[in-house]
Amino acid sequence: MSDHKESSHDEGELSDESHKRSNRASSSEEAKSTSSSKGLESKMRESILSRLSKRKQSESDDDTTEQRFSIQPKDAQKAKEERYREKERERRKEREHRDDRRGEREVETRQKDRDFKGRHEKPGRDVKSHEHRHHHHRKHEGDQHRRPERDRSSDRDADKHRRREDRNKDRHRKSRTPDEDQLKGSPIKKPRHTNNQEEAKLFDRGFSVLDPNYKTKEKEVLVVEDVEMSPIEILEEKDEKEIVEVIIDSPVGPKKYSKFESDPESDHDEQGKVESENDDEDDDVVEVLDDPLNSDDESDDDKYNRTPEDREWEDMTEAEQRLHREAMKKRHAVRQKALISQLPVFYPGLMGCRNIDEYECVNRVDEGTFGVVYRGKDKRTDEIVALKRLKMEKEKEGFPITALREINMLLKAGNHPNIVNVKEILLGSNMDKIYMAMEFVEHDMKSLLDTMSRRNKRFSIGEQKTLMSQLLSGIEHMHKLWILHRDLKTSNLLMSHTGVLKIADFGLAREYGDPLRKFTSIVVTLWYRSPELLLGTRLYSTPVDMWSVGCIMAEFILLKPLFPGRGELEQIKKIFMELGTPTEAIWPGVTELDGWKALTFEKYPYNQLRKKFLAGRLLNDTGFKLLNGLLTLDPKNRFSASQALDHEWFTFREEPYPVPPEEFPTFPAKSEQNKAPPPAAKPKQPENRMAHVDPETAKLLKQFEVRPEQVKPGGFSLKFDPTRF
Ligand SMILES: Nc1ncnc2c1ncn2[C@@H]1O[C@H](COP(=O)(O)OP(=O)(O)OP(=O)(O)O)[C@@H](O)[C@H]1O
Repeated sequence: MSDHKESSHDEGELSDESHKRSNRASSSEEAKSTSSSKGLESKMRESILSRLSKRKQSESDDDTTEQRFSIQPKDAQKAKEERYREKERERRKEREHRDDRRGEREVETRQKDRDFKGRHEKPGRDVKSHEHRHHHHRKHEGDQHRRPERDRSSDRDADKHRRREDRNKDRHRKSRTPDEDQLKGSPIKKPRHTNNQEEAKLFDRGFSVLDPNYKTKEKEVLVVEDVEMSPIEILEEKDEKEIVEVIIDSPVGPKKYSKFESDPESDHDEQGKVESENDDEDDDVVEVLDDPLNSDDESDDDKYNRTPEDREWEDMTEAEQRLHREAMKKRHAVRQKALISQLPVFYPGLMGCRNIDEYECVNRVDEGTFGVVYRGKDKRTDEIVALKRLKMEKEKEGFPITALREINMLLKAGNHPNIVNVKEILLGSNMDKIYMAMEFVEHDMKSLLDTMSRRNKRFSIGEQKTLMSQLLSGIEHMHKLWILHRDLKTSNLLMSHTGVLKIADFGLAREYGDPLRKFTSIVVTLWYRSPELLLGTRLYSTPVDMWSVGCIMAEFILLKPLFPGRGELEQIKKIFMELGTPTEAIWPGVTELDGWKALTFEKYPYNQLRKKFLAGRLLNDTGFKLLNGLLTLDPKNRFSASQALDHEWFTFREEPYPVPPEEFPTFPAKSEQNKAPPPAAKPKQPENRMAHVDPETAKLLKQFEVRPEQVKPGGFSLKFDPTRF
């Protein structure tokens, strides 16, 4: 810094002096010329000199700053360089003197360090452990400014000794030709050049984070081209990358993707842990370990690739500083390449997913439009899960959007007790299949309703209330998260052995917003599709789900679909037949819908549904009001999930009250077998057989103590109806 000030000052003075000199010269010339004869020659000289003098003056007035910091005349530059070299020589002498006294102690320290290194390095792990140590080393570089002065001075001492050794080696190297140096990767010698302004910029920065392992290279002189990137920036960049490298160096490889994997990598982790602990305990030991100057097989490249200590950095010319920066950049790039080449091929978004091999397939549950569902067992925990294989073959252009949506929506909404919970996403063995592991729920509502219907059983009103309140609370949660399910139907509702209903299959789910965006109207399975969708609206929202909920409520009661249309036209007709053909008064805006304009509908009387449910005593008046609120033609007037949940049908003002889920009857689950047993496969009930045997035969059989099933056709025939068994 003082150098810089001095030189600036000198240069300033120099320019002033030259200016004065030129002024003096011009005035003396002027005097001469007036006193002498007025010859042509002297006149010309006079005018030339006066013009030169004027120009010099104006240059000195306008460009003072530029002169002060611009490239200096050769002599000044040489003088400065000479001063620098002189200083260097003095410093060197001083160092040598001190180093001699410390040499012996340093040799001892180095020996100890080598012993330590030998103890801690495992054969075959050299590259990784070096990287690991290097990481810590860089970490310490970053932390160095916080370290106590005592530590830094001991670093400096060790460093001085290294430099002394290095100088000896330099002496041997003197006889080498420049070509040899280049072959060894040493920098090409270029004319020395300094730029004081840039130097000033650099000196203003703090260099407290620089590596103490730098060895000065008095012999090399380089050109500074870019002073904007300081060594600090380079170090910061390195630090960031190295942290990433350590993360990548985790137990994730081409074969195993499990975070639970126990493989040889864990051994590596242990090693890292030991080193890291050591680092915490003793920073110095690690730094010495990492110091290649202590190694016998030190190469020239290594020497050039040191980060200089802050003090040394200040002493360096800009050219040397630039050399260091470049060397560090190169070293960093080479190391990056080497590390990258060691990495397994992986797909970033899927990295960290476990492999499907972690599960054992128990049985296939079902196959839907978008995937096959299996019952699987986690090999580690024995936990039973549902594994849905997302169909990839249907998607020609990458990952299926439906699968992505399903994963996203379920991850977003799946933390509700009435929405199926996704546990994890798994990869197939060849990474070409994606599985979703979900909590296993024993029944799907559709199969359950079919079974009940076959057995002529019904859900009680209390059970219906419980089912509906569970369904509505899952939907309320979903809608609050701005998610539309768009495929609510009984086969997408699951029920556990403990009577908990769960909404599944988010394959068509979408996030909606305010204002609404146009979506396709071809959503929701036909029987559960709302009239506005059937009439072609593309601006729809949560009421489409609420219509499906109305259809599901009716199905819970009827045990069969309410509107089982065979096509879109039949579907809308069925709805209008039950609820009445809408008018602008009932449903404002209906006549604007494309479907309405394209078709002509018969005028059906308003709401026949009441008759069906009330007259059939399937629902009481309160219950019907809820159903009616859900199956309202005008989507704007349709109940929302929250409105429905607040409905008096669910309150404890009227009996029967909702049944606690755990009191629900249990059913054999189809999903726990390969297929649900057909009705004909029911166990035979011999005691019933007597009922179909005529009284005479029965008496006879009783006398002979023979049961009807023991009687074989032949001797005599028994009259009974085989279709009942
Ligand atoms: N978590 C689960 N636990 C148990 N069984 C499940 C689970 N998820 C789905 N299933 C079963 O798999 C069937 C198909 O699942 P899902 O509806 O998610 O697939 P899909 O291909 O989207 O079907 P869809 O054709 O209805 O759209 C369900 O009807 C149900 O029987």
